[in-house]
Parts: sequence; structure tokens; C-alpha cells
Amino acid sequence: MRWVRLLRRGRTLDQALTAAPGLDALSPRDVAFARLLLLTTLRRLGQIDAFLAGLMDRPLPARRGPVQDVLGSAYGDARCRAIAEAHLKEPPLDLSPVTDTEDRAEALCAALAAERLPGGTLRLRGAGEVTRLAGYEAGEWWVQDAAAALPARLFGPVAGKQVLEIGAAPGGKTAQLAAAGARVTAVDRSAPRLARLRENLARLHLEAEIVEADALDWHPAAQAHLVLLDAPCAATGTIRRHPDILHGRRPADVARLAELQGRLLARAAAMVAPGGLLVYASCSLQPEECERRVDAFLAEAPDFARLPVCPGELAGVGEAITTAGDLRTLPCHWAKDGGMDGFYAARLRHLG
Ligand SMILES: C[S@@+](CC[C@H](N)C(=O)[O-])C[C@H]1O[C@@H](n2cnc3c(N)ncnc32)[C@H](O)[C@@H]1O
Repeated sequence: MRWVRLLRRGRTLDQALTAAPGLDALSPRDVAFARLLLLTTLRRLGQIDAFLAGLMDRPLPARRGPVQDVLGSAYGDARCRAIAEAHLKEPPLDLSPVTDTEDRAEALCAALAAERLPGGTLRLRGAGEVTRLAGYEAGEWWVQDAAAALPARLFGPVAGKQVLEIGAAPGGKTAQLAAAGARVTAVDRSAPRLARLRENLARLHLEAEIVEADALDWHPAAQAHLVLLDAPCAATGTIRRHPDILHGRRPADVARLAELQGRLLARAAAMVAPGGLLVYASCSLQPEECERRVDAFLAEAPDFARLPVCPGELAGVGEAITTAGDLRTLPCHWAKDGGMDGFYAARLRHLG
């Protein structure tokens, strides 16, 4: 299959679609249909292969993705099966509202026919074209999975506080922090992704200081008390939204990203003022990019320690707090209610 070959050469589905000849001649409705068809095929490729294999005299060549292999060693059979089942379901659309007033959030929830989740996320099923939904033009919400909204909450109330976010584009967490009243400095090295961040903030009527820089050699004017590193990662926690990841990622990608995350974590730590907090976040399911990354950092940084997340600190996700006090959501959490992306976050304190 041509699409899978493209993905295996390291392209994402979005990149492959952008390069697809003739796609721009289609109506937005037809493009959306083509996209849905591809997403569903990628999500169900294992089952399609199994079905075809049953009709053939000779077995198909093995197409088991390396990411699947890596997950099976990391989580054990039962949990891996639950994650795989969650990956087969089309995920709901999650929105984060800009407003923090109860009345407006309720009104928005009603206008969108959404369900309001613990933490305030608005969840819609079968939502259709995002830009046509109530409140889009007025900038009343942005798209953000319920799990992606959790790491920034580990700072507690941020109104009036300065937050430095490393790896900020396209701006989901920048918007969340700015909407909560923080003064955000949003750093990212990707100009195209920062252009999307600017567009998103403009639509939402939110502001942030935006810095286009490689965090590995960028130095802030002063250390910050709150630093969020939303690390570039293999994104295996978002497979249910981006099933192309299953077919495009290689173990070598995880190793390369883990090495980069280690360097970014050390740089981000140097930006934290004594007594301040550093939240390390990743939308990967791979331990190498998550708890092992943080453990390796702490082993070499005696001036930092985990500030464990307490059960009950984040509404509705008690099952996602590890014994070490990190946040570890899985696609199979909230399974009956539409699931959530796999996200990891650790909260670290600079001991001063
Ligand atoms: C997980 S994404 C960030 C998602 C974003 N925080 C959000 O909530 O919408 C990671 C980001 O890190 C950026 N990045 C990767 N390496 C970087 C570096 N060395 N310096 C700064 N940004 C980097 C990528 O361009 C990417 O936008």
C-alpha cells in the first residue's frame, strides 16, 4: 500500500496528504472523507491483514509494526491489549474552553451539545468539521485532548505568574496557561509551527511572548519559577488520533528522541529559578521518553526532586497517578467514556 510505504519513510499522514497529487482539486468535504478513509484503514490495518491472510494459501509478509513490539514489552499483555482496543475506536473531539466562568462554560457546552468532563474539557462525538462548530469563529475554545490538558495543571493556579514553555507550538498548552491568566513565554524552534501558534492565539484573543529559538542554545533573560518542557517525542500516546504513527515510527526514532529529550531537560532545568517548578511532559507511551528520562535526569541533578502529584489533585484521573507520583494516562483510561490520549508528566522542584 503506497500510503503505508510513505509513512514508513518517516512521513506523517498530514505530510503525505499535503504531497498527494490532485487532492487540492477536491472539495473540503471530499478531502475530509478521503482523510477519514485513510485514518480508518490505518487504524484497522492489522485486522485487514488478518482477514486477507485467512483467504490466502500463503501468509502475507509480517507487517507487525515496531511500535507494537515496543508497547508489548513496556506494558504487559493485558494492558497492551486494552491499549490496542482503544486504538481501534474513533476518538471523540475534545475542546478546551477559554472561559473560566461557570455560566459561559455551561452555555458553550449546551451550544455544542457536548459533555463536560472532570477538569472542564468539552467532549463531542461525531462533531464534523471543526471550523463550523459553535464558538470557533469567536475563539471560545481550542482543540485539546483531555489528557493533553493535564500537564499544565500541575503548576496549580497560575494567574499573574510568569511561565516559560519550551516546545510550545502549536500552542495548546500556551493557550491553556494564558487563558488561566499566566504571562507565558512560548519558545519553539519551528517557524511553521509558531505561525500556527500565532494564528491560534489570535483567534482565541490570548497573548504570549513568542520566541523562535532552539532551546538547546537559547538563554532566557532571567530564570523562571515555572517552566514547562513539552518535549518533542514519538507521540505514541496519540495513535488513536494519528494511526499513521503505528506504521511510521521506528525504535531508532525513540532512541534519537530520548537523547534529545535528555539534553532539552538539562537545558530547561537550567532555566528554573531556585525553589521553582519544572514540569516535563511527553505524549509518548515509551518509558524511555518518560519516566526513564526523568529518572536519568534526577540521578544527575541532586538540586532537583520529584514533587509527586497527589491522588485527587487532578479531577477524575486518580488511576493515572503512578506510585512515584507522576502522571501517566493511557488510551484505555476512561475507556467507557471515549478514552484519552496517552500522556506522561513529571513535576520536579528545584531545591534551591
Ligand atoms: C509536543 S510538541 C509541543 C506541543 C505544544 N506544547 C502544544 O501543547 O500544543 C513539541 C515541540 O517542541 C519543538 N522543539 C523540538 N526541538 C526543539 C528545540 N531544540 N528547541 C525548541 N523547540 C523544540 C517542536 O518544534 C514542537 O513544536
